[in-house]
Amino acid sequence: MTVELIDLKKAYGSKRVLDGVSEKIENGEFFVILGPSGEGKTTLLRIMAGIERPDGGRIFVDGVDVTNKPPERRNVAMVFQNYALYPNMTVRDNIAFPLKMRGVSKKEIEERVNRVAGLLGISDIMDKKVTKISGGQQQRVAIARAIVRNPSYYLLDEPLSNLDARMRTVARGELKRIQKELQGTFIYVTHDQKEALSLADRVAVLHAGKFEQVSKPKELYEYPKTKWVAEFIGDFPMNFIPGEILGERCDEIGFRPEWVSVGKGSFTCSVESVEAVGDSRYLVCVFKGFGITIKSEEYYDVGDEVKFEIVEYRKFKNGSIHQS
Ligand SMILES: Nc1ncnc2c1ncn2[C@@H]1O[C@H](COP(=O)(O)OP(=O)(O)OP(=O)(O)O)[C@@H](O)[C@H]1O
Repeated sequence: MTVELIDLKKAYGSKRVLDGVSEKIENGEFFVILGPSGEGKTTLLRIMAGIERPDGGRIFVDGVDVTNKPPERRNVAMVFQNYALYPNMTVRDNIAFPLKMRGVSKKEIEERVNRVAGLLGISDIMDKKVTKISGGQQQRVAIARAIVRNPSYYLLDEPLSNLDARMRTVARGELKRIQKELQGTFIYVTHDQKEALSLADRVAVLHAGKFEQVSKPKELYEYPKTKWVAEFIGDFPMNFIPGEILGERCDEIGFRPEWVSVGKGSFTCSVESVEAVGDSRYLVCVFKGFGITIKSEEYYDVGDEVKFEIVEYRKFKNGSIHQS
């Protein structure tokens, strides 16, 4: 199913949360909406689900205007941060519940529940109470319950945030596999950029009520459209220094910490602090009065003078990327 958002707007009182969100999400796409806390990600997802009404704009699903349809007429599956499973029921009954509510026959319920249990790898815990299984298993049960209805598209609001870091990595891989098998259109909200960049076919960065950039993960990292995105994406923000330092006629140039060669070169910076990540070191330095971070394979200490060269960079004008 394609999901088309056209100029969606939403305010709460005088607070404008969405200020013209537009994008077409393709059939079978894993589309991730990324943004800091409070930017309106959940609001946007609730509007897509039909739980919340937009003040303006329209939503089309496979070309059909669903803007005024209630959730139950959209055939949409939602998985939230808190899974809201029924605690007194077994895993099997939790998954079967939405089908029972729709009056699906017993035989079909059994077939469909067993099929999604297999898909999610939870066949062996079907008769346990949901309070007696782990957080990771609960998360899978919630997903199973959402997909058992064969929805047209899936809305997921930080569904992995209750899991610890290691479990989250495993669950991400599983989610991606499930999405591929279902060939479903997944619209996924997170504030965790690692999650976004590893799951998404495309990432939409929500900022100031709009999608500031919609790109493939690699492009988002390498060619951020604005300075805001450049500083938001990455373990370290992109470095910015005046263009004239490199003889460029633009306001600023931006470069990632790894877009440098360290040890020799025409520039020198002094090390203020060092952060070790894996077997690399990130040197937080002062360069011509500007704070920059550069990645080094060699050891340096606070106070060292380091020679370096900027080997790759982007040009920015008025806060936006300027390619020419
Ligand atoms: N029902 C509501 N009434 C009033 N204000 C609201 C309501 N729902 C959300 N807001 C406000 O709208 C803004 C966006 O909230 P939303 O939950 O959509 O952000 P978010 O990006 O999902 O944040 P988080 O990542 O923290 O969940 C916030 O400032 C929030 O306080």
